[in-house]
Amino acid sequence: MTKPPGSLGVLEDVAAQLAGIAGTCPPPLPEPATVAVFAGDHGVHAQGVTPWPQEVTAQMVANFLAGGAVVNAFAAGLGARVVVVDVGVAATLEATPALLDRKVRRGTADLAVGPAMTLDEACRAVESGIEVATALAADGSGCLVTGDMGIANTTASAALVCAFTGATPASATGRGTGIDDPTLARKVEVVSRAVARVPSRPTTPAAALAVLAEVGGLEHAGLAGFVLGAAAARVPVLLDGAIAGSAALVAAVLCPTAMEYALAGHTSVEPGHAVALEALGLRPLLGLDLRLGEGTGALLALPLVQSAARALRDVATFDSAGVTEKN
Ligand SMILES: O=C(O)c1ccc[n+]([C@@H]2O[C@H](COP(=O)([O-])O)[C@@H](O)[C@H]2O)c1
Ligand SMILES: Cc1cc2nc[nH]c2cc1C
Repeated sequence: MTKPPGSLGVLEDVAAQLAGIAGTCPPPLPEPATVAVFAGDHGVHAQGVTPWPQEVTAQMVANFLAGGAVVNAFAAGLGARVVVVDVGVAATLEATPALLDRKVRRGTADLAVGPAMTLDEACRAVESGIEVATALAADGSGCLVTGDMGIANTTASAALVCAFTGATPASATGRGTGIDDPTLARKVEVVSRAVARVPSRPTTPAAALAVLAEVGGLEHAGLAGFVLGAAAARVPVLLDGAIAGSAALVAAVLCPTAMEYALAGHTSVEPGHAVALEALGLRPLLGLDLRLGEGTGALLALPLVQSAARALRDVATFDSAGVTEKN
């Protein structure tokens, strides 16, 4: 390629990863992209860990389906499609073509006091994620993008990060949508209580699923499956923020090689996200202090991933362009 070796930096690693994923060089362009926004509610909302009412989850899902959220604005500019996967929204949602009804239950139970869900429920949500990724890949999506919506889901995310990495609740728990100091203290306490009930750093699939069921969320389960399904279909999966990062920790134990198909779009300001990415060995492409979720940070990174593939496909060689090599 007509550029000094290494001059595209991290994009060279991305390009090599895409070629490895496809098993061909140059790899196909990672397009069109589809964002799957996994949505669920959380019983831990009852602990006062977020200032937002639970019904905002369903209201934002309606907003996604109407095309009015930030994820829709970003996706439209990139020619990406947005689908919403209801794995556990408490309210009944109005059916539309972009809504995939995979509701396992109407929100999790309160993870502060007991298991968030049963093992069977966690497995069904994981399987929904696998199935959605498989269907989107079969339908021609060249890049699968994670999204999430669930008021209070940063509490479950922090608990998963602590359980899977051994990080302390104080270091992995953040302000989510924006909470004051007393609420943050309560949230750290809730995460501590949840993490105390599960084994630290599970290494077997059975143990990982048990931890997911105990302290996770339905959208985390769906997202873990989504990563596995993308990998099985040999399609790159671009991860968004703290929720996707914590879900990827589960996927990495279920199938370590699946992570070779994952790229981290950005690092969120939620502190557990950087902890998760470090544990996964994933380098985030962007750092923009985002904390929105929905798939927004991953979508912002999508042009970088696509440019990496374009460089491999379209750039002339020194020979073909008649450019003299270095001494
Ligand atoms: O993506 C992130 O890193 C991220 C960080 C903070 C908040 N969020 C979003 O905000 C919601 C959860 O925030 P909270 O404070 O209710 O736990 C949920 O809908 C997430 O999509 C997302
Ligand atoms: C308004 C709003 C939009 C969101 N998008 C993802 N999480 C969200 C949380 C809130 C509160």
